[in-house]
Amino acid sequence: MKPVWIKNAAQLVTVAGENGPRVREGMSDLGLIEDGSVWMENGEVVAIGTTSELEALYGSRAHEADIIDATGRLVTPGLVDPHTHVAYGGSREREFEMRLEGATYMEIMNAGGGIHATTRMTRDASEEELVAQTTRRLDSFLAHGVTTVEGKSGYGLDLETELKQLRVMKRLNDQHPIDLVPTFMGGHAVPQEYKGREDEYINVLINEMLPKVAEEKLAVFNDVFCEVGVFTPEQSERILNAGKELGLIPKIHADEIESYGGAELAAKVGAISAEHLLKASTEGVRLMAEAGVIACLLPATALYLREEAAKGRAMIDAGVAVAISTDCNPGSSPTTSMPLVMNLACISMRLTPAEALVAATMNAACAIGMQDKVGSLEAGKQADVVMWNVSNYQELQYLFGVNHVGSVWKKGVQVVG
Ligand SMILES: N=CN[C@@H](CCC(=O)O)C(=O)O
Ligand SMILES: [Zn+2]
Repeated sequence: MKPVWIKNAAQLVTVAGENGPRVREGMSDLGLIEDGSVWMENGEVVAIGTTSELEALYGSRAHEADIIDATGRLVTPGLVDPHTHVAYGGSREREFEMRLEGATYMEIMNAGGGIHATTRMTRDASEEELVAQTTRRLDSFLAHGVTTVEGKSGYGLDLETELKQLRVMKRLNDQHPIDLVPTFMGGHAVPQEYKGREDEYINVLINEMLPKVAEEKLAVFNDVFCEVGVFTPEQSERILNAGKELGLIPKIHADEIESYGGAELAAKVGAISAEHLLKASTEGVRLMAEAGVIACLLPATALYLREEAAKGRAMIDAGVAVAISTDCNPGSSPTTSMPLVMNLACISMRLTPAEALVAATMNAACAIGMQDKVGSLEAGKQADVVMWNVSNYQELQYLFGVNHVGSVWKKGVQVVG
């Protein structure tokens, strides 16, 4: 594989430095280099600096490399999406219309739609069909500058289909350029066949699903939808602790629709991240900051459900490390656009353009335990790089709703542009 030398970038955002969750002012530290240059080789970043610094180091090997002239362009790490439900069957556009006509998200779900509708379509889909549908979504992620994606099961809600979703993600992690990091989410909903027998379902999840998932090493994380009418904080805690005993790291969909003690529970069980948090209490946010739980905020979901976004600004000011994500799923956020999510993080949660970029790179990588490989451009990390058709990071957030991706490299191989 030929080395790649990107040179003359108007701005090179490295996000280099502290290789852990960034908080407060750390969320504004972009490690910015003007007239920047990156040398990548064997899938890794080998050197970063100004173009003249890299000329001095690598000028004599220039003839070996693919040289990319980034004059007038912004170059950043590949974006990381730390929360998706990407491996699902079918679609739910009729529910979109129903919500515009006045139905709420939970009303639709309680009537057998929502997660239950996608569960039926995912159960019905063959593994090959799921691979094909998920591949299209991953291709779209890549086209939007996203090179690492977390993906949850949770549209099976029975052992066979949960395993099918996780195996599809495992296959795609091997086949597709994107790194796909798997999460088990048998705790996404109580399946309809267990209505009124919630604790029986939880027993199946704990005694049959989790052990099998752990035995086959099909997931890194264990997530649960802690919400009024779905799983109580007590049930969620049982599910998360059972996963922990098997080595699965807790994550939690918390305080999305109602304030329900989800942020507090995230701190109590030592979750790596808590998701949504639209209605998180001030005390819950304080406890998350204290326990080092990353807030994974999903402003596209809030917009799509026409809800007020999470209080991202206040969370950063309270010392919480904030990450952002598409929440790509067929109901509340059918998008693969992390650039749009960065725009919305600024517009609806008052993150600064720099904070939104750190939330979509380093902090997102930390939310899925991938910070040793991705999330910043530093020697020894994966050569996951995006060259944008804008000249600075503020412009990237300012020109909103547009895909500014020019080229993308994954592990040093050009995959877009
Ligand atoms: N809120 C729960 N789960 C997903 C939505 C799932 C669906 O509607 O299919 C979310 O994170 O938004
Ligand atoms: Zn989700």
